[in-house]
Amino acid sequence: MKVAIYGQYYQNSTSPIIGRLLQFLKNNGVEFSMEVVFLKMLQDHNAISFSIPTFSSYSDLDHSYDMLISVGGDGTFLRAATLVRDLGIPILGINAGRLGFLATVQQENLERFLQLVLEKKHTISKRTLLSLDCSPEIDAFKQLNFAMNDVTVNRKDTTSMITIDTYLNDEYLTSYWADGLIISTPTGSTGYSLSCGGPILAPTTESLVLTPIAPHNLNARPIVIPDDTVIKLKVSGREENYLVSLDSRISAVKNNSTITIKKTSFKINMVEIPEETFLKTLRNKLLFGEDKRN
Ligand SMILES: NC(=O)c1ccc[n+]([C@@H]2O[C@H](COP(=O)([O-])OP(=O)(O)OC[C@H]3O[C@@H](n4cnc5c(N)ncnc54)[C@H](O)[C@@H]3O)[C@@H](O)[C@H]2O)c1
Ligand SMILES: Nc1ncnc2c1ncn2[C@@H]1O[C@H](COP(=O)(O)OP(=O)(O)OP(=O)(O)O)[C@@H](O)[C@H]1O
Repeated sequence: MKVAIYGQYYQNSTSPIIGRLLQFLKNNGVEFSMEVVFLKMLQDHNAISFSIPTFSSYSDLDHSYDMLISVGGDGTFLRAATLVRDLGIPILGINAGRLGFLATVQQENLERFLQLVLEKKHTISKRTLLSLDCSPEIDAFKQLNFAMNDVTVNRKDTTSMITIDTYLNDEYLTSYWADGLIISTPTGSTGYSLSCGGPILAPTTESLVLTPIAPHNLNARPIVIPDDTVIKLKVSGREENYLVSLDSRISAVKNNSTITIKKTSFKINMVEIPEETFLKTLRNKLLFGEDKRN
């Protein structure tokens, strides 16, 4: 077995997690390499004293890897997906962050869950992604134009709302007058979309959600659409630019550019541990349905 290890941050808690992870991998004869910037951070903090093979980007990864382990929170997991892209390498998240909705392995279960993975007692949850094409092109997203959670458009440098003309498969839906619009995958439905009143979708639902951000129309509601829908947006507003985001990445875009959003041809394979199912995570981390009276 061969795994790639990725993280974005170093904190005091990183050392013990990495120490336990590497010890487990070594004890079980698992080959591993580490993302080069993360390794440098660990070495600078004397958390690692031996040499480890490194990788730095998507082009250094290939099908010889059985898994990528992301050490951090949800933001780190989302970034890990940008390293794996269409390679199909399953991603397992060890939660060193706060919520860790996507990073399902809690530190107290680290060795036990890794053992389950080693024994192939895990399942793979295939996650739909969204791609974005813009005319004219957005430089910041040229190399990497997909999102695992959501694509959003948002107002920029103004308190004034933007108008978002929205077409589904070239048929006019509406013009949202709002702070913005979120186009969410089932994975992203528990992120920003949820905060704006969107529904929770089970991860493998073949749907997308359009959730307006603070629309000034009582009748603009989140809508669930089939995931093979091609979504076209044209944004206008008082300022020259508005913002477009893909998960954690963001860029300014000129008004009246046309944005096309659709499902990508590939999916991200998320490692799911039988004990940490989506429903369990909903209850444990988002306190779904919790009621003091019961
Ligand atoms: N008001 C909001 O809720 C809000 C605002 C902006 C972005 N976001 C979300 O944050 C994501 C980017 O993450 P970041 O780390 O760069 O931002 P961040 O650091 O602001 O973290 C956002 C929070 O959302 C949680 N989160 C992210 N993806 C999730 C998911 N699929 N299910 C449940 N919770 C999730 C994270 O754990 C974190 O607590 C975006 O894709 C968007 O979904 C949420
Ligand atoms: N490798 C790491 N080691 C220790 N702590 C980390 C590591 N990665 C992330 N963290 C902690 O988690 C915080 C958030 O990390 P990240 O951006 O990955 O997640 P997030 O999107 O904010 O979501 P979450 O709410 O799950 O933490 C960091 O600021 C840091 O405190």
